[in-house]
Amino acid sequence: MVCYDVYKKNRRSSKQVLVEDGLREPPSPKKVPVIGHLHLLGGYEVPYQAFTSLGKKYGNVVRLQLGKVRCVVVNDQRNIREALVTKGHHFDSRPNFQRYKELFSGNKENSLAFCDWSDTQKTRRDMLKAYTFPRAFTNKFASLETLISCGTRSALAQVTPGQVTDLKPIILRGCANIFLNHFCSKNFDYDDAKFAEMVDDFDEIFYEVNQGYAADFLPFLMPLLRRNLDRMGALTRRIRDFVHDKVIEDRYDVFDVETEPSDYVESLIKHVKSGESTELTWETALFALEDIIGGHSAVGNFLVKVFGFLVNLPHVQEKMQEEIDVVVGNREVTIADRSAMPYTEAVIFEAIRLIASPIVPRVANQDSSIDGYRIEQGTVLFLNNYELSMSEKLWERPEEFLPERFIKEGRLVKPEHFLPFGGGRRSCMGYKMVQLVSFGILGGFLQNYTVLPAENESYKVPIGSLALARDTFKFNFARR
Ligand code: HEM
Repeated sequence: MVCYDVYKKNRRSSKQVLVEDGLREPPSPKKVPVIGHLHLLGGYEVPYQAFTSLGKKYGNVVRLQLGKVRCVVVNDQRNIREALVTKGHHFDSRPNFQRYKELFSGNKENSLAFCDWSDTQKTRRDMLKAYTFPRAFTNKFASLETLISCGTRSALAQVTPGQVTDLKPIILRGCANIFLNHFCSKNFDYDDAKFAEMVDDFDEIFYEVNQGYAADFLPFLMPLLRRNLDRMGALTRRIRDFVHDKVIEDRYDVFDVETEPSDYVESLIKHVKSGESTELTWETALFALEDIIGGHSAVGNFLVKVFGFLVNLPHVQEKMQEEIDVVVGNREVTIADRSAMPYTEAVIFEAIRLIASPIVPRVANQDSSIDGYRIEQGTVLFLNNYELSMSEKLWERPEEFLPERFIKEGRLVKPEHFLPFGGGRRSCMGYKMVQLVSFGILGGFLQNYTVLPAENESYKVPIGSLALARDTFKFNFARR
């Protein structure tokens, strides 16, 4: 009987895999009309948990039809690496969701994160590297170190100890000034109304791009998002006005192409004015600039979530403070202290792990395969890094906040299966900024304050996305 069952199973799977080129078809659950498999993603705290369940049932590569969109879910570190790295050049496009198009003036190619791979994207990434990955002991690194210390100092000055503090606007404005100084040599007062409005606008857009909507897969639902999208359109236009009036001003006209650029704005201007490449127009360059300024929302939202974890973890705060006291003492924490403060660094990794923000979906730009399964050109790939961050097979007590898991023999260690920033040619351009800015701000806050709960506030940190709602956690800060 057992033998017959095995025989039946093998026959079924060999029938399923027979295709001309020897590649197997990925297994797929039964689908329903119109929505396909969309219903299978409901009922989970994070949609990526559904991918883990599907993986357990059907295997590491599962084909799904989500409304009109052909998709594949990829589970397991080896297969995810195959998609990101070994065959990264087969899977370097992004989905063609109508929403992305509308958020970027009718053309998703204007976006750094949602465009397909192209020479323009390569140019944009190459130009950015010097600013987002400044090397230690260079002038850019030294200047960023000063900016992060200044930004942290001004954020700290906004906190009144013993009073309930709405931290999000404080942190967001602090991060925005660090970014605007670093990339554009601009600084704004915390109370500058136009600056505050720009920060809020970016935050609202950040929240929006981090949402998943059924309309991405069922375009006939788009009218339901119309009001929302019109609002986003208005916000992006207002940001563009801010960038023109307050950030660029007359710099495009006055910049002399014979001189060395002093910041990212001038690098872009030089590139466009000198005609180094025809593919990057000034219009495209402005979108790239806005995208990168908008990176401050990612760091700011992330940091508020870190405080949301820490407020319930007094022992973690104590360990961070102990480390700060031993390594830094009474002087200011700076990003140069990172190498001597693995615990604080590990807190940042642990928060990133638990938040489990997904890898931005990829799209196959050609027929290809993963783990011997056929992937057709145009298929959207969901790379399940939630599983890589939360699997019991990969982590001990994965649900718990345990920064120590990232420390071996007193040094910070990043396990190979930890891929919160994706990988390959479309990997995150901002991860170093995340690590540096978060370290500086967290270090500065914990050096000066202990984070305490505000009355009647509950602190369940939402996972599966970096974004937090606008009105979010309030805290009490007690002076140390
Ligand atoms: C904790 C915060 C952040 C997390 C978890 C995160 C994570 C990610 C992930 C998973 C991707 C997709 C990678 C892939 O497809 O392989 C990505 C792309 C990207 N990230 Fe981040 N990111 C963060 C913050 C930032 C910041 C602060 C910036 C800007 C300074 C930034 C800029 C970008 C850009 C430009 C891309 C698109 C790259 C491309 O498609 O070529 N990110 N990020």
